[in-house]
Amino acid sequence: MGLLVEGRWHDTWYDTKGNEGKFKRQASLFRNEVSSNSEFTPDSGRYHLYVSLACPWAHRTLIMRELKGLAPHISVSVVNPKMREHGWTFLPYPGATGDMLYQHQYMYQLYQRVDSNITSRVTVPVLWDTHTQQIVNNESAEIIRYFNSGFNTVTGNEDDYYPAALRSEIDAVNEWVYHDINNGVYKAGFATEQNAYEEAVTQLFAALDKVESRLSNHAFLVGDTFTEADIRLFTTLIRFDPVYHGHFKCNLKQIKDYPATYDYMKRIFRMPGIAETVNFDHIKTHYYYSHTMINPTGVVPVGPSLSLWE
Ligand SMILES: N[C@@H](CCC(=O)N[C@@H](CS)C(=O)NCC(=O)O)C(=O)O
Repeated sequence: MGLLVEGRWHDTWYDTKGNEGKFKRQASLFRNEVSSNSEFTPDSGRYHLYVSLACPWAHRTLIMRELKGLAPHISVSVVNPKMREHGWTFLPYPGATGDMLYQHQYMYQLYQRVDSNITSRVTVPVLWDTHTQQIVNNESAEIIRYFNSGFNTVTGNEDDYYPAALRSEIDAVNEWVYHDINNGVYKAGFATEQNAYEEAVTQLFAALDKVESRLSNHAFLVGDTFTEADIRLFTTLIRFDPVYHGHFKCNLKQIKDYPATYDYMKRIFRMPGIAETVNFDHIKTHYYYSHTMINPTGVVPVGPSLSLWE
């Protein structure tokens, strides 16, 4: 785990000192839009997606790519789930692809390629433009919006996971789901002081209770329509029992203790194209092996049983 400072890689853990032991996520640096009015116009074969199958943020983009029929138009490189002193790497690992475009060894070399003096964390997902050879966007919340509607002229797929009529409700749900659940598990797991951890866990389970009561009355988060809000929640839920419950100490309950939420998670998992985007080996190996500050031995637990998915 590390970051680039003025173009040079430094192997350092997140700094929580001076912030009462709280983890604070940094804003993503590359925020360009893909649209016919932008420098980055929609096109088949022009863009490439760099992901980790372990990462819940990258997972959103893989799901949207599947649902919108973008797989033939946007190719993908998958990093090695083991992330230590060099950050994300392209070293061989089952299910990883290597860097399909440049054969880099390390993900940070891709960021250096854009700017040899860059100061940035080196995160996935990255949407890469092969024409201008630069990062278009590395913020998953934005990438999924461009995948949702920016490429309709290329794919002919008009399915809409952010429909105009539901936008304000989707935005409202995304807001608390992001702070209390998606990022909430990280706030609990990366906290370095007791109070910071307890605050995050309390907020997290209050939000999961809220999800459970919503899903007891409706099929999806925003009424009965499957939207991006569900995609964004799903990628955290699917990692919860295998990783966040143990590794991030989010252990008041498991998702399987929430009947409506558990049923909802399984329903989404079984939608066409979704199961293929879930790789439990990458998920468990990444978190337990990479976060040596939380799990110094790097030993990956055998359980829980995932027989449910077979
Ligand atoms: N805001 C970003 C966050 C992406 C992110 O934090 N990805 C993690 C993997 S789950 C990462 O690459 N972390 C490496 C680091 O922080 O150095 C997004 O949603 O796209």
